[in-house]
Amino acid sequence: MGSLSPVQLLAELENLVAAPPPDLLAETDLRAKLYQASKRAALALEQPTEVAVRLLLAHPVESTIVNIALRLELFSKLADAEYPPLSLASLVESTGADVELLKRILSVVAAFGAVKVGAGSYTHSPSYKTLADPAFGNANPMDPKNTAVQRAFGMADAYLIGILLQKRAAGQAFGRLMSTWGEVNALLQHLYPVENLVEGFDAEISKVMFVDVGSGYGQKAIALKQEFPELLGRIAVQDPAMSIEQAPTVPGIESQAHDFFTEQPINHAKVYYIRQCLHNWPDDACIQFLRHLGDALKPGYSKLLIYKQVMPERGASEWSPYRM
Ligand SMILES: C[S@@+](CC[C@H](N)C(=O)[O-])C[C@H]1O[C@@H](n2cnc3c(N)ncnc32)[C@H](O)[C@@H]1O
Repeated sequence: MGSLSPVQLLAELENLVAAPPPDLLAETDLRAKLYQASKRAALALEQPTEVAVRLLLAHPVESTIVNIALRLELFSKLADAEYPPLSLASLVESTGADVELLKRILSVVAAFGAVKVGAGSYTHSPSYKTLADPAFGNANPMDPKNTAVQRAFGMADAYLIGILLQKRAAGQAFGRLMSTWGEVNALLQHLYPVENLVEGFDAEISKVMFVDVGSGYGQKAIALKQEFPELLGRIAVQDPAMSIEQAPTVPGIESQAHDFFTEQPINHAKVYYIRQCLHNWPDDACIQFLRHLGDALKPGYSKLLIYKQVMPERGASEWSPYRM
């Protein structure tokens, strides 16, 4: 336990909780490390019953209550009126909710730190400010540079991927997630007769067989090459520069920095593959980057293969949104 006894450590932690130093709360590495360490410490101390309660009760209740609070616009109302704090009566009036129900909701959201409770009054908790943003509420986000993500990171005028890549650790975590999560899920070679591509390949037209556009670290093209070593021709994987530079070096796979909103640098390849990219963009942006791919195709020879999961309106499973 080092130089602090558990009792002293507890006192230090309680001081931190009561008044976190503002310079620590600013986006620093130390804050991120402390946050992660405190979560690991909680896991190290957790007892089996607490695990069951956390997973089976606390998480579902928390997300349900947050959803109810969002529907009542509780977070934005509290944030708007940060000072003076709002009374229960004024919240009843502005939300139209039943007083007893509202009291119960507020006590639960207060329990997990989303609002602060004074003497009969409530203020919002700064760490929940993203949920107070109207962009998080009812509006259907259509502008990819104006979503809850830009507000959460305080970075206007940047796309999600630009934000992630500027936050190096977040960008790397995203890249790792993409290259591990769903590693064996929905691979092209299990969905499409890849043998036809091998047969149809003509090196006279282009030496490039396969271009994986928006490839992440190239994980899916690598899996294809591993399973089909006989795949003739060059294989290129393309992602923005700061991402593709993290891609592993794999014989037979060429990494290329490319922004798919610009002209496709490889023309007349046999296959252009774009996997799990369209969902991040509104239709007009998808049309823009698909046009660039359309321009690169050789009519009658090249193929554009798009992989995208489509959520059925009815009958979606709880895994449907996550099948990467
Ligand atoms: C959800 S990941 C899918 C990765 C990979 N295709 C897969 O299925 O595992 C979306 C990818 O789009 C890439 N991306 C986002 N904006 C891009 C852009 N303007 N140009 C090229 N790639 C982009 C991201 O870097 C990321 O690798």
